Amino acid sequence: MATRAGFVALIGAPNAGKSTLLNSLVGSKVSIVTHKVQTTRALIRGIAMVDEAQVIFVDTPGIFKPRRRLDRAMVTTAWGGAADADLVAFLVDAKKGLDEAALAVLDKLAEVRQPKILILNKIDLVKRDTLLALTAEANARTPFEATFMVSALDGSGVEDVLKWFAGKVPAGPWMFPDDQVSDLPMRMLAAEITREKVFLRLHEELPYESTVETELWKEQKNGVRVEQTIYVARESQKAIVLGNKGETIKAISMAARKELTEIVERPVHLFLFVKVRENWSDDPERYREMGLEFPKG
Ligand SMILES: Nc1nc2c(ncn2[C@@H]2O[C@H](COP(=O)(O)OP(=O)(O)OP(=O)(O)O)[C@@H](O)[C@H]2O)c(=O)[nH]1
Repeated sequence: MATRAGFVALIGAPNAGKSTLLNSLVGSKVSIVTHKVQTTRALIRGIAMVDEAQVIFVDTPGIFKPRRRLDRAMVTTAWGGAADADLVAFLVDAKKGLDEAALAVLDKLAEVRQPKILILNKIDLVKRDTLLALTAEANARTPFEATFMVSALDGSGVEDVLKWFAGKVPAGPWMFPDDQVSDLPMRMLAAEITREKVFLRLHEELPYESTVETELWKEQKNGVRVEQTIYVARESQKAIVLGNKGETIKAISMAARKELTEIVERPVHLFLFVKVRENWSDDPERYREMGLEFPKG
C-alpha cells in the first residue's frame, strides 16, 4: 500500500473555531484535550486516518520574547504555522471577517513557503455574498492554493477539507502505527502535563531544553500504568530534577498523577524516569524535538 503521512498546522485567531473543526476532522476519539503551556513546541491535536493517508494536526506555539536559541527557533516556526508542517491551514471566522488579528496573521502567512489553504468557518451564520467577498479579500493579500467553506459545528464541508489534506501530505510511511493512533493523544497529553509540572517547580533552575516522553500507556484492571522519561541535557540537571532524596521528582510525580487521574477518571500509576540526552536541542531530527515517538523497526 502506498502510504502517505504529514503534518498540518492549523492557525486561527481565538474563537475562529479551531477546536470545533479539529473535533470534526478527527472525531472526538483522537482529539487531544487542549492543555496549553508556554513550553509547548508543537502539540499534536489529533490524527486523522483517511484510507492510506495519516494526517497529523498540530498546534503551533504562541509568540513570546525569544531569548535562547531554541526559543528563537520556536518563534520562527510559530508564525509559519511550524516550518516543520507540510501544509498550513488558516482558519477564519466568516462572521467576524478579516479583523485586525486575522489580517496580522494573513500578512505573516505571505512568508510561509508550504502550501496554504484558507478555511472560512461558520458559514451557517453568513450569506454567500459575504463568503465570496471574504475569499477575494484574503486571496488578494496572500494567495491560497485552495479556499474551503465549512461549518465546523454542523460538519458541512469538513470532509472535503480532510480529503484535500489527505491527498496533499507527502508519500511516506506513517509516523504512528495505525493501532497506536487512539492512544497517542493520551500519551501526548500526559507528557504535556508532566512537562508543565517540571517547569512549574523548576523553571528558575532548569533550562528550556528538558522534555518529557510517555514511553508506556497501558490500560490495566485497576487503572492506567503510565511510564515517562524526563530528558535533561546534563547530569547536573538530572540532580536538580531528582532533588534532595528524590523529593522534587516525587512532588512532580504526585502533581502530574493527580491531574491525570482527574482527566482519565480512574487510578493512574505514574512512573517517572530521568535521563540525560546531551545536545538534544541541537538535534535536527524534527520529530524528536516535537516529542513524537517513532515506531520501531
Ligand atoms: N455557528 C457556528 N459556530 C461555531 C462554528 N464553529 C465553531 N463555532 C463556535 O465558535 C466558538 C469558538 O469555537 P472553538 O472551537 O472553541 O474556537 P477555537 O478557535 O478553538 O478557540 P480557542 O481555543 O480560543 O483558540 C464556540 O462557541 C463554537 O461553538 C460553526 O461552524 N458555526
